[in-house]
Amino acid sequence: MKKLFRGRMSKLLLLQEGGKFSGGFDISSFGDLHSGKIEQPKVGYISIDILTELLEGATKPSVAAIDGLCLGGGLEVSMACHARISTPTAQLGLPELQLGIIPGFGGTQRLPRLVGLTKSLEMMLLSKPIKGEEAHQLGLVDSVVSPNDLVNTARRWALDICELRKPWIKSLYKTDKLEPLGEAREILKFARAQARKQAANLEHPLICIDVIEEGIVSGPRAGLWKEANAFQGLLFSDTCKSLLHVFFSQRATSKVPGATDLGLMPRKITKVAILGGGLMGSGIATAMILSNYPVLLKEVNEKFLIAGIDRIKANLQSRVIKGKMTEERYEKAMSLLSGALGYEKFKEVDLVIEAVIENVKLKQQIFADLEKYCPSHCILATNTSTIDLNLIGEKTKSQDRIVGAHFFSPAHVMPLLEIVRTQHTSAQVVVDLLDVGKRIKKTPIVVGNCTGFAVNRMFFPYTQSALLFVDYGMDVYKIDRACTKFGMPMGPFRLADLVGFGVAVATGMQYLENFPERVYKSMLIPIMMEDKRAGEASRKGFYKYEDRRKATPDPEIMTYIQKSRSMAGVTPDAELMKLSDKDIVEMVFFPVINEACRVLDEGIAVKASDLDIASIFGMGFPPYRGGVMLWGDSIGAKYIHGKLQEWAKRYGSFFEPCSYLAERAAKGIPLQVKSRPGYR
Ligand SMILES: C[C@@H](O)CC(=O)SCCNC(=O)CCNC(=O)[C@H](O)C(C)(C)COP(=O)(O)OP(=O)(O)OC[C@H]1O[C@@H](n2cnc3c(N)ncnc32)[C@H](O)[C@@H]1OP(=O)(O)O
Repeated sequence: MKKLFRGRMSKLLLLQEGGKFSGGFDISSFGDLHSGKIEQPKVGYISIDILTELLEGATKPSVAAIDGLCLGGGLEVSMACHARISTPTAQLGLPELQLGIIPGFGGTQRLPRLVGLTKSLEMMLLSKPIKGEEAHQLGLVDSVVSPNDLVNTARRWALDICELRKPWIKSLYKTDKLEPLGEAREILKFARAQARKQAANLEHPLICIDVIEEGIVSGPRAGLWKEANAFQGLLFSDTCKSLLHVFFSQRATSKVPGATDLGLMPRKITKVAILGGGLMGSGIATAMILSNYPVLLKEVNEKFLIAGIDRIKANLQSRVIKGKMTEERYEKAMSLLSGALGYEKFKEVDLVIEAVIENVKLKQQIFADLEKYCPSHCILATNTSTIDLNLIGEKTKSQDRIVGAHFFSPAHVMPLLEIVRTQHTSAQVVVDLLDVGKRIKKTPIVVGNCTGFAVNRMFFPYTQSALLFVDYGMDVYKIDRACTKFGMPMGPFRLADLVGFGVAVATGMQYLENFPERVYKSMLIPIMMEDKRAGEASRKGFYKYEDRRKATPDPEIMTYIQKSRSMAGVTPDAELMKLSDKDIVEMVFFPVINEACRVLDEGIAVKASDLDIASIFGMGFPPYRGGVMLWGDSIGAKYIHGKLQEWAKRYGSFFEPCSYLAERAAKGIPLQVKSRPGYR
């Protein structure tokens, strides 16, 4: 920076290295701030704040040459330069709100002055980057050139500023892009209303809007000061700590002891076969062809095959209608799909994913056939959600290449992929499937082989505890409302309607068989099924569905609830009627945390943070709470253990705390563990 003031220097260029200008400030340092390892700097004393001020106020012009990613601090420093030159495909954005903070280093003040208030609010509140082309149209960058011309153009631009052929612009003081005050206030009012609607539990979007408004109403320097203070406060918020935990935990799921630490390279998967074109199989096939994998879809007859292909077409067409895909890209994706009624073409495939009905004998026969018709290196994966993989592979000698690839419905949309390894699955197969998971843009977690694996097993108590409390007198809709207010996409009863009562009963049977001591045997769903109430698909479940998917509470369910209560032989507990939403959330989620502890203790999951990611990406647990285990730690093992013990005494062994939780409660140590020895 000293050179900025030396006579010899005429201009300053900011350049990128290796195609990534900047992913922003090093957020791993935030953890050091949270832990106190680094002392919190005073507001305005952060060197980068000073840098942006020095850059913009320098007596020499600075020009940013941008290619690749230009995010967060990278864009903030670029906006403090006197001009920006970009390539057409560069990505420019301020994604800080995804981390529970707001843009710093003047980002909240300069972006509105370069692109206008409306566009800057969209970019910051949605953490949505724009490409170089659009940035040029908006005025965020001054010119767009090819990568080969980038540095020379930036160099010439700086020279032109020096020689007064180009304007010397300090974006902090620009006003031409800002809307008139009255209009700006309306825009900000609308942005606040949207932020409250879309993220009712989050404060930082509203704080971001306040900071932007301060700069518009009181001037950019006042805005800078408000931004610096707000940033520091948010940096130490629980939301920021949770979202940072999620950011790094999501990336850590692909680090699997005993698999990715052996120096194995993923093998190339050139052709994938999917068995079964139903809801899951067609979704998986869609995900694969969207990531340019050629897919062979096998069904048992022409009718089912055509139905499966039509489902894939519908999945892709819906993306075209939403503008997420061009017709041309649709045609290319469909060209990757071929059908089969037999195994003749299976000798060319490298990965098979079986997605047929949950029938053990059928799956066993399929895997015996696959062993016969597929090449010996071919990965034999099953999308089963509950059946033991060792049972599925019982009729084969290929246990080393049998693995679970458990997708979540809809498979081409839901981000999580559970990779289930048995004690026989080879590390190479795990490495291969992790690579496929990354290529199809899934977040993979590697888990051990048990009923329900990790996600379904952790969340089985979500519905179980809710059903128990309804038998003891609680209101179905009050429980659902408390869970959605907590941040879940839907409560346990709306979820049961969506999944369908048939699946709920089948899953319940699996758990009863494997974990009899902790299944609450509610009769409510079976009673409702007798009356053809089977959930959303039958237009009646815990809710009624008169117009399309709108769920409306249905008073008729009281009849079934009373019958269920009398069959359970329980009388309503007056205490439960007085419960607050917080109490309800605890009674529904503490059993989930208890089961997550068991999943961890049995080595089904390698680390607690994997279960946090599984809960968020598999069940929609609110990311700003960090996931079930981090949230549990924010409450404390001792409190959770005490409540579970209290409920176990009143309502039965379903709530009995596990030994892992009891140990942590007794010793006062957190639920999070760094890693555990291998898999079961
Ligand atoms: C005052 C504030 O305004 C200043 C700031 O800038 S706050 C930070 C703002 N920046 C962001 O929020 C960007 C966060 N990163 C991302 O969104 C993505 O990583 C990416 C789009 C930059 C790149 O995505 P991708 O190509 O998919 O690569 P990964 O996400 O897997 O990341 C690769 C490794 O880099 C690590 N990493 C990424 N960004 C940061 C960062 N800002 N600080 C520290 N480390 C970062 C990431 O953890 C990966 O590490 P690994 O060890 O390889 O897993």
